[in-house]
Amino acid sequence: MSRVDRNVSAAEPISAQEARQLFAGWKNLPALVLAVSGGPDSVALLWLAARWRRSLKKGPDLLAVTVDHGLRAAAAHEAREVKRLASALGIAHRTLTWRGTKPKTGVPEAAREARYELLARAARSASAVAIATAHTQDDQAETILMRLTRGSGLTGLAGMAAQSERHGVALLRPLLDVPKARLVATLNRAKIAYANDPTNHDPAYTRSRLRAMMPVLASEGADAHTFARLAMRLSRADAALERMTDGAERYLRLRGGGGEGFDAALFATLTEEIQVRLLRRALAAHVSVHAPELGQIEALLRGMAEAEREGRRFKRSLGGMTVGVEKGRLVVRAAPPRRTR
Ligand SMILES: Nc1ncnc2c1ncn2[C@@H]1O[C@H](COP(=O)(O)OP(=O)(O)OP(=O)(O)O)[C@@H](O)[C@H]1O
Repeated sequence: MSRVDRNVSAAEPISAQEARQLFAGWKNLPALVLAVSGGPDSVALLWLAARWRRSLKKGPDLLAVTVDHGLRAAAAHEAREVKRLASALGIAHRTLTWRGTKPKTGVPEAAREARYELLARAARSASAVAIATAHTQDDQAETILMRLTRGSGLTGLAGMAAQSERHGVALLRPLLDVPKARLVATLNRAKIAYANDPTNHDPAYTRSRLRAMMPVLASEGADAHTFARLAMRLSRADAALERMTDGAERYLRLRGGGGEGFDAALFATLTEEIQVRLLRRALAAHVSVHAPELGQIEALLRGMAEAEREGRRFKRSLGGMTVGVEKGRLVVRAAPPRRTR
């Protein structure tokens, strides 16, 4: 996907020409869901996408979807405002409600998970193969900062991808290189109103606290653009390592003989980073709920090396899986169901 020209002043509205570049990959899609919360970024996405679509004879059917998480009283009103704007712009709109039980802690994570599931369901029922969100360069910077504070590895520090997949539907982030200020400028120029979510500034949330630190970091040179550049470089390195992992997988299959799992002695000759990635892949092929954390995979590998040094058998369970060395082979398989009395 093409990038927005960075020489344009930070608060310049997005031109029709730039939007054509940003949405170029959408032209041949049959239908597309736009995830619109009612905040400035996604309202700008809606407005820009509608202007772009009007300029084409043929293009995707656009469906704007707003998820009401049932967490704020103002959300229903905001969803109605998005519907009103979408209808004025000639775009179909649906509001979906999160009806599941709300957890006591980790509400933002649970809301996000529910939101993506609802968006994917809306996409499938509209025969859309993709969902577009309005994540900006500022969101990318906050995500990386958040992952830094958690000690993420290279894959996490590579930030959000412009294209990925959720629940079997493509997830597109066309505005990932666009500063939020330019989206706000776009709406101001077009005289389009938008909602302000007060939870964005609520210090009870980690993301809000980190967001408040951004101006200080920017004054030291670590602005959103710097974070985006870091993300680009790390995602390049990550892609290279993934390619090497493909090679290592082929090598283990060719040299390590057939059968279940990998030859444990050959596996031990690989670099730790590649071992981590191979194990992550093997686990991801089975783990249905949450992918194991990097630290858990690292601990598993340490345990395996220790068992090997001490000549012990090795078997551990992780996320409903067992990882063990059996007859010289490293095997990952689903843990047997727990016996109930
Ligand atoms: N209630 C919503 N309804 C529809 N789309 C939404 C909603 N909330 C967020 N989105 C979409 O997701 C994008 C990111 O929003 P936000 O930064 O608030 O998400 P988040 O909770 O931080 O999680 P993540 O960034 O992982 O999606 C928005 O630009 C918008 O496209």
